[in-house]
Amino acid sequence: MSQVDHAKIEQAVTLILEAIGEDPDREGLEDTPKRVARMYEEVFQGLHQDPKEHFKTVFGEDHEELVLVKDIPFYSMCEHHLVPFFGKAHIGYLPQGGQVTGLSKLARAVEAVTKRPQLQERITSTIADSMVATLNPRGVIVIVEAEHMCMTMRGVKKPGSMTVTSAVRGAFRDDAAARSEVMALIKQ
Ligand SMILES: Nc1nc2c(ncn2[C@@H]2O[C@H](COP(=O)(O)OP(=O)(O)OP(=O)(O)O)[C@@H](O)[C@H]2O)c(=O)[nH]1
Ligand SMILES: [Zn+2]
Repeated sequence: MSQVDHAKIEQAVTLILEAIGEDPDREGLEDTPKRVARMYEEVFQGLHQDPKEHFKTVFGEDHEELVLVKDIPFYSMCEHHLVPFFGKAHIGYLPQGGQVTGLSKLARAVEAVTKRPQLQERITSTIADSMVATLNPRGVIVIVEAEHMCMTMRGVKKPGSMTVTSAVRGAFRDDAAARSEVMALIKQ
C-alpha cells in the first residue's frame, strides 16, 4: 500500500496550477498532479524509516580506530520552501565494544534522514544521535555540506554558496587532533 495520499497531493497540485494562472487541463499538465504525487512519495520516503534501524546491523570486529565514509551524496527538501537542497554527507565514528556497523548502513541512514522535509542542521544531528543511540561508539563526527535551492534560484539568489554543518559526539568533542584527522581525510 502507498504510504502517501496520492489523491490529496493530486488535488493540491491541481489547485496550485490553477492558482498560478495555469490551465491544469492543458496537454502538458494533464498528468502533472499524478507525477508530482509519485515524486513526493519517492522524495519523502524517509518519513517512514527510522535511521537507527540501519545501525542495528553489526559485525564483531575489534577495530577501535576511525571509520569514515565520506562524500555520500544526498538530496533533501527544505522544509521552509519545499525546494531541494543537496550535497554530501561525511560520517566518521570510532567503534568500541568490538562491534562495527555495515558501511552501507551509514549511507542508508543518510537516505532515511534526508528524504523528508528537512533542515540541514537536523539532518546532521539526527545522524550523529542515531549512531550514538544504537552503536554506542566512542565518538561520532558528521559533516554535511549542501547548496540550498531556496538561496540560489529565489530569495537572496546566491548560487554557489555552500552551507556546512557538523555534529560532534563523544571523544571527538575533546580531541582536536582527531577532528583534524577527519577533516584532512575529507579534503583529500
Ligand atoms: N537554519 C536553516 N535555515 C534554512 C534551511 N533551509 C532554508 N533555510 C532558511 O529558512 C529561512 C526562512 O526564512 P523566512 O524569512 O521565514 O522566509 P523567506 O521570506 O522565504 O526568506 P528568504 O529565503 O530570506 O527570502 C531562510 O533564511 C532560508 O535560508 C536549513 O536547512 N537550515
Ligand atoms: Zn528553503
